[in-house]
Amino acid sequence: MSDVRAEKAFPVYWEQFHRDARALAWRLAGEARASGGFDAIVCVTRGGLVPAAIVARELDIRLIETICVASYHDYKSQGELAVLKGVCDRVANVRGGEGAGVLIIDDLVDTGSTARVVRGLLPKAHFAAVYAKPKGRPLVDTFVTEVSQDTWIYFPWDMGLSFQPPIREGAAG
Ligand SMILES: O=P(O)(O)OC[C@H]1O[C@H](OP(=O)(O)OP(=O)(O)O)[C@H](O)[C@@H]1O
Ligand code: HPA
Ligand SMILES: [Mg+2]
Repeated sequence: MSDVRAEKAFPVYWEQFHRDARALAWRLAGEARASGGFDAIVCVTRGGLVPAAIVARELDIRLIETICVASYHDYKSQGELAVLKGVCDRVANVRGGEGAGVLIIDDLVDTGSTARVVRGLLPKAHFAAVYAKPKGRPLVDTFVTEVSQDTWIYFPWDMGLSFQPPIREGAAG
């Protein structure tokens, strides 16, 4: 297991995530015009499910598949990567296979390990993520925002409202 050691926090609220996923869709619409469009989306579960839903709506893509990958077993700690489910033949064989005409979507690329494995399965696909850290950036074709490697992104589905102590009580510390 490798320890990510992220020190800075980048909390993302639902509204911001929706805006950033829409910004990703705008960029992908430009890519689609240049490359002949996307026939299918493959979302990398579980984090890719939410941006995939938003992008699919914006680009009017109806053929959606999952690739199920798990690696961060404990909070901020990455273990061995396991592909729990690959893509079905219908999607794997779009436009002659190997991912041609397929858009892969994940919420972020961090070390790039997940993207590397998924790209290996669909080498001709276009890989998109909402956020990217420097180590993962070379593995992603389109993204919206880059954060530093020592930043941990807190997604809205992982957070809840909780009491915050007033600043004068030492929270600014
Ligand atoms: O670039 P990497 O270092 O591989 O990290 C990025 C991956 O890690 C997270 O998924 P995770 O395996 O935690 O599963 P989840 O999507 O189910 O939360 C995230 O959603 C990306 O898929
Ligand atoms: O920064 C992150 N945030 C949430 N999940 C993650 N999985 C890898 N890196 C991250
Ligand atoms: Mg994931």
